[in-house]
Amino acid sequence: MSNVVLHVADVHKSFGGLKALSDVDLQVMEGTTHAIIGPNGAGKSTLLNVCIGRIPPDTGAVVFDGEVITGKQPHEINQMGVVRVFQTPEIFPDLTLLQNVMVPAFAKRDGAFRLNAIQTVSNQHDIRDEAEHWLEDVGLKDQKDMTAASLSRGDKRRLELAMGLIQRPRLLLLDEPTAGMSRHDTNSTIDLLRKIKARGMTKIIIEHDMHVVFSLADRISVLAQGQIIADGTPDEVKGNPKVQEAYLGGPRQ
Ligand SMILES: Nc1ncnc2c1ncn2[C@@H]1O[C@H](COP(=O)(O)OP(=O)(O)OP(=O)(O)O)[C@@H](O)[C@H]1O
Repeated sequence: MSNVVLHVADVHKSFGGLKALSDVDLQVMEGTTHAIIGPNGAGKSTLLNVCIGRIPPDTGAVVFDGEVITGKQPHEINQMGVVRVFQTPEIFPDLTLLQNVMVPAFAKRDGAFRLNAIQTVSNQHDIRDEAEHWLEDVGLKDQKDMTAASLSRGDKRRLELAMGLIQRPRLLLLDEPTAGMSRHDTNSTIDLLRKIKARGMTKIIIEHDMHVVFSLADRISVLAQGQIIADGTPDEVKGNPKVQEAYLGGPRQ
């Protein structure tokens, strides 16, 4: 039987009088791709931010790999192997692709990143070779000496993914990986994420595009108004009338 990598245990979070998360309990099993879906304002980003230590829950706990991580700082959780990519592009536009991918490897090794250290980093062949490997993995090796600003939106996402993968995450959190992409870029992102999935990496994916969700997810949890209203395999969730009412029948299908 596989292990639980992440357990969000009875989490509540309110903003003033608004209950953003209410009694949320979620288990993510090792090696799976677990999608979290739900209509706008359902609480998905809040849940993700609770998992990475950016938002403290009012009550409840987050357990990663058997250790309670509630109360830890985001960088401590990141050092433990929880890596979030996407949503806001967190790349360095003026650096080359290679330098961009080297930055998080340097930060992981040393526990901190200093931008003025990039020249030193560039001379470190072990990290450089590893960065080239991950750029090749996401299909960007040929552009490694271009600056990141010149990339298309889809390629910026690929670059971000390489920046996440070089950290060798135990748990990869993908926040709307195909938001704003063309259908062509969306499909190539699906192919890339399938390739990663084949290696058994555990992933949580937040995504509005149901084509992406049903192409990748092993399990789906559905949030609506801060509560998990359904949890199961894609087929189970698809057939759940509560989900159809709350989300799948809605306008953002
Ligand atoms: N910092 C905050 N202060 C006050 N209210 C907040 C804050 N963050 C989120 N909320 C509210 O909490 C609720 C859940 O928001 P959240 O962003 O988690 O939903 P979401 O499912 O990610 O939505 P979307 O799909 O639109 O990104 C919303 O009503 C939102 O307005």
